Amino acid sequence: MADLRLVVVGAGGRMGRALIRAIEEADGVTLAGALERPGSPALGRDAGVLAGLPALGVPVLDDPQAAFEGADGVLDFTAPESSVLHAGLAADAGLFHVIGTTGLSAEDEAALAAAAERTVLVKSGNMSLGVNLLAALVKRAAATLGPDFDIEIVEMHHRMKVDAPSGTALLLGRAAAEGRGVDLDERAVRGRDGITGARHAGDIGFAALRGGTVVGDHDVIFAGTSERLVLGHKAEDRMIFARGALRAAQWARGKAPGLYSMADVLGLKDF
Ligand SMILES: NC(=O)C1=CN([C@@H]2O[C@H](COP(=O)(O)OP(=O)(O)OC[C@H]3O[C@@H](n4cnc5c(N)ncnc54)[C@H](OP(=O)(O)O)[C@@H]3O)[C@@H](O)[C@H]2O)C=CC1
Ligand SMILES: O=C(O)C1=N[C@H](C(=O)O)C[C@H](O)C1
Repeated sequence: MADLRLVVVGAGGRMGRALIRAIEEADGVTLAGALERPGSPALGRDAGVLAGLPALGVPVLDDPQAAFEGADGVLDFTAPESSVLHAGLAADAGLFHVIGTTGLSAEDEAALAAAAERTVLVKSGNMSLGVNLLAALVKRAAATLGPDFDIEIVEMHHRMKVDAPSGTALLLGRAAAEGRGVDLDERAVRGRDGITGARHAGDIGFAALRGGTVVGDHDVIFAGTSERLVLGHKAEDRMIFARGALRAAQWARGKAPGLYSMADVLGLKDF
């Protein structure tokens, strides 16, 4: 089978550079294009050099149509407005789209769902195997422990992260809510300050810490009477997310249009 030809959007970003390195270290995939926004200092640079590798002969462009030429799919860990824009363009061009971007609003999610009617779109707040298995375990623990155990989700990320709670924390919150058979939007408490009153039964709480170079730590705490269960994950290198995105890209080839998650890719839907 021919190599999958992939375009990296946000090629100069932390994840963009990890994705380029992951493509170069993997078999069966080739970097076909690299995109950055107009005005980016990365424009015109060789994508390999940008990622700390030898030159790959792929210049960073700001024209999606030129970058998408001859490609099979798009890897996109950028920003909400960028992922919405590129989802429409990828669908127009008949390319599958793997999105890791977090901080999406309800309107952004609706726009991505509309694009997924026309192409294969795989989206997850965390592309690592460990976190997606953790989500399945959290769902099971929430169902087993029941509402007598209070659920709190604590995350920590590097000082440059711009959204909170993290996409992963929300993914884990949704898994917990699903396990309990409730709607996360009705139960989420996204930060506390001042005289908050006692905790409401059934709340799912979130706390976000930011600092240093932490790649991504998540703990889901089930706090009961006289006992606590803590399920957690620590990311030590962004390459785990990049390799997960490549796994999603390889899975996406030939699938029917639709909105898919890493649980689909990893076969964890019925775990
Ligand atoms: N799902 C997962 O597994 C993971 C998800 N993430 C998420 O991925 C996203 C990116 O994270 P990270 O790499 O750390 O962030 P960075 O800010 O380092 O990288 C984002 C890159 O996207 C570029 N960009 C923004 N808008 C556009 C556009 N319209 N066209 C082309 N490029 C654009 C930025 O350019 P500029 O700097 O000029 O704005 C930047 O180079 C975040 O939402 C993060 O939460 C991160 C890790 C794992
Ligand atoms: O911005 C990051 O860095 C990360 N973002 C994702 C998130 O919001 O959960 C995934 C990972 O935790 C790193």
